[in-house]
Amino acid sequence: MSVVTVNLGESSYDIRIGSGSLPALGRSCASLGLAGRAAVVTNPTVNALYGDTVRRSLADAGYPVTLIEMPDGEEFKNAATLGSVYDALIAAGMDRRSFIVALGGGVVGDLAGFAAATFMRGIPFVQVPTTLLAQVDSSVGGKTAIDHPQGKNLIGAFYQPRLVLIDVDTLATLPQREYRAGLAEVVKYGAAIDGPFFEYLEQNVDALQARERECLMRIIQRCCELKARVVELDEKEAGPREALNYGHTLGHALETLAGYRSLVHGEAVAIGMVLAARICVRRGECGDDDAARIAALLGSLGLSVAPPAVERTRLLDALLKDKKSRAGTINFICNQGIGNYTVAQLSPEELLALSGLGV
Ligand SMILES: NC(=O)c1ccc[n+]([C@@H]2O[C@H](COP(=O)([O-])OP(=O)(O)OC[C@H]3O[C@@H](n4cnc5c(N)ncnc54)[C@H](O)[C@@H]3O)[C@@H](O)[C@H]2O)c1
Ligand SMILES: O=C(O)C(=O)C[C@@H](O)[C@H](O)[C@H](O)COP(=O)(O)O
Ligand SMILES: [Zn+2]
Repeated sequence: MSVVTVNLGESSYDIRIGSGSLPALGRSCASLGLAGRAAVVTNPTVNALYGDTVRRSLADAGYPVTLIEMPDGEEFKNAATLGSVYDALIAAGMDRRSFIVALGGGVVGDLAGFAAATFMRGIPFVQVPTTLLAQVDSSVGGKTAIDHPQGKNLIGAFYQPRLVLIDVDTLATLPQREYRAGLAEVVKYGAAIDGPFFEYLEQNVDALQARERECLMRIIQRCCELKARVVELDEKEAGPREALNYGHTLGHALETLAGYRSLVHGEAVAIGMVLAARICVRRGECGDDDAARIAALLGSLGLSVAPPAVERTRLLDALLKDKKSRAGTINFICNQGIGNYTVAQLSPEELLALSGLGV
């Protein structure tokens, strides 16, 4: 078991990374002083795999437990699902002393976290991430949100969990497509902020593809450390945290235009990173060789980096709604070579012209 602490004063918390650690959840919650009822928010897929273990662990620690299922899929990370989670929390008799456990991938984590941030003006929550993407990224840092038909994560709150409990063994059941999508966010850390980590990934493609436990523990720990340090510097994304949005400006626009269905988040980010690198080459900030390395690593991990055909006017509209857009200008995350992010102020039109995207 290794522990990474996110140091945020009174909102500090631990990320516990281990193998076979799910049964320790109840004891961990008790050691934090969490009291009252526990509501486990999950989806049918994850519930079938890990719901019993989590429920038993919480019950053994003395918590009355309610299980709340939301439908599986990004298209359900929305206001309607959030409403049904509030209904279930009220029906279960949850009060201000109660807490939420988010058991699942980033979709469950983002929505359950936002429910925790807003229910009775905020109750504690614990992240139990079960996808690679959620273990390396979404469970850490306190960005909680739901999507709007017009844009990703447009409604949300910064709200930190009290604990992140990662059991790497849960990755054994993760479908290959979702595993690969998680690797895209892993590559993001290397490409945007940690060049040596990027080299480590290049040198360990086979171990990554084989999901070797030692390699998984290492990448999860490194990503959590990197994210923790960025979030400690800039919890509410006034500056350096924007680096974690590398590949996301165009990625989010593509996800939105696909109706949150055909592209999963990590796949959209992979395409967004390759486009970002291309834009940086055209701006003279990044060498052709570095852009080629990013595309090659993603490709060797099995990610498709070919952008879909999208209508130019719809794309421009989606880009204007990006959260990093101010009065028609976007703070676009570029890289000056691998591991060194920069920020460029670009209009949506410039972005499209430089990326070659839009028909
Ligand atoms: N808050 C943040 O900082 C942050 C960071 C990155 C991404 N996100 C968000 O995360 C979401 C994507 O998360 P995701 O990639 O985890 O997708 P997801 O939550 O949809 O999970 C992917 C699929 O895997 C299934 N699954 C989960 N765990 C499993 C397991 N152990 N075994 C078998 N199946 C399992 C899920 O049921 C789902 O079908 C997006 O909404 C994205 O915007 C948020
Ligand atoms: O934690 C962050 O900060 C990130 O940007 C992580 C991203 O991987 C993640 O997809 C995040 O939800 C995007 O944030 P948003 O503010 O652009 O919605
Ligand atoms: Zn992301």
